[in-house]
Amino acid sequence: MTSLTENSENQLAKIRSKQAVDALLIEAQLTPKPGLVDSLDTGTHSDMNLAIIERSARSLEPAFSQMVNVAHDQIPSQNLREEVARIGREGEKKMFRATNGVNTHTGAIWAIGLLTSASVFFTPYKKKPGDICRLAGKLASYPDERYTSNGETHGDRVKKHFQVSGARGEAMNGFPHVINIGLPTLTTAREKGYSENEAQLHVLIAIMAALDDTCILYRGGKEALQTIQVNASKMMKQKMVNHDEIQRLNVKMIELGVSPGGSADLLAATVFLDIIKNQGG
Ligand SMILES: CC(C)(COP(=O)(O)OP(=O)(O)OC[C@H]1O[C@@H](n2cnc3c(N)ncnc32)[C@H](O[C@H]2O[C@H](COP(=O)(O)OP(=O)(O)OP(=O)(O)O)[C@@H](O)[C@H]2O)[C@@H]1O)[C@@H](O)C(=O)NCCC(=O)NCCS
Ligand SMILES: Nc1ncnc2[nH]cnc12
Repeated sequence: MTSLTENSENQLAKIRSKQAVDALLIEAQLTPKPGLVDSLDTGTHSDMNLAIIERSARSLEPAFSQMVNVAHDQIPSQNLREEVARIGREGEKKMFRATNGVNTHTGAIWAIGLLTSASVFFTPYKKKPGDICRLAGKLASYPDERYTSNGETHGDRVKKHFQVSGARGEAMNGFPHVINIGLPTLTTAREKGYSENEAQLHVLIAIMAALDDTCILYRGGKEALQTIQVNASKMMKQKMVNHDEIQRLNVKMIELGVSPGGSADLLAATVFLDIIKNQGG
């Protein structure tokens, strides 16, 4: 027989993992996005479409659910870091099975996975987005010696060459682009009366203007990253994100062969924390 506590833990795992998948689906379906897959086109990507990304997102629900179960009422520790890394790697395998080998969500499994676990850690106070990000950063800061892959990642190569901190640094520093850019941009856009779609587009463009996205650096180098950041910054200076300009940036990104995969993940992370804040669980 399952106890009352077990029942409420299972319930929390169900709620939180659904919220995580919902955040990934909201990011994927947001349209129009420059360089990324959306409901109008596949941006720079020739190997994926919206249906593949949606399948990938849904395949991750069990991994997020396990990340809640192992972390519930725990505090960040080396043991927990290794447990979460094991579940994350299993999640990556499931993602690759769901997409026939296309990398849709490696970065998102990392960011949303850490945030999922951190959102259920034990604390004597009710957690706010800033607390969740700080706790996730603490967990990310433990070394992942047991499950780390041997090969050099694209991120590793880019980080060495361009001296940027990448997905790992973003997490270890407590997700500064989510806390200082994503969430405040979402709040301001809502206060100005923009629709949810427009507000989320503002978040994506604001993150793109500031993030050293290793996906862009790997494919296009520093020049491409600067071009994207300058274009995105110009858009943010206007009253409203303009769809024609997004389409022009989409064309430019296709020409350059680059896509802001890291910014997409951090938009999903922003949406995830906003859902937790509004729906609880
Ligand atoms: C810590 C890891 C994320 C590994 O990170 P690392 O930087 O070493 O390696 P990459 O494999 O390059 O992955 C980084 C992914 O993170 C996203 N990203 C990029 N820049 C940033 C940034 N500044 N801040 C935050 N996040 C960032 C991005 O993910 C998205 O893009 C992916 C698609 O990339 P793309 O280049 O199009 O596709 P590829 O097939 O790889 O290359 P091409 O040949 O097509 O060019 C997609 O996945 C998006 O999500 C980067 O790709 C992590 O993997 C790790 O160590 N995990 C271990 C498991 C673990 O510990 N889990 C515990 C927590 S759950
Ligand atoms: N919408 C999207 N298009 C392409 N790559 C992505 N990685 C995460 N979300 C993505």
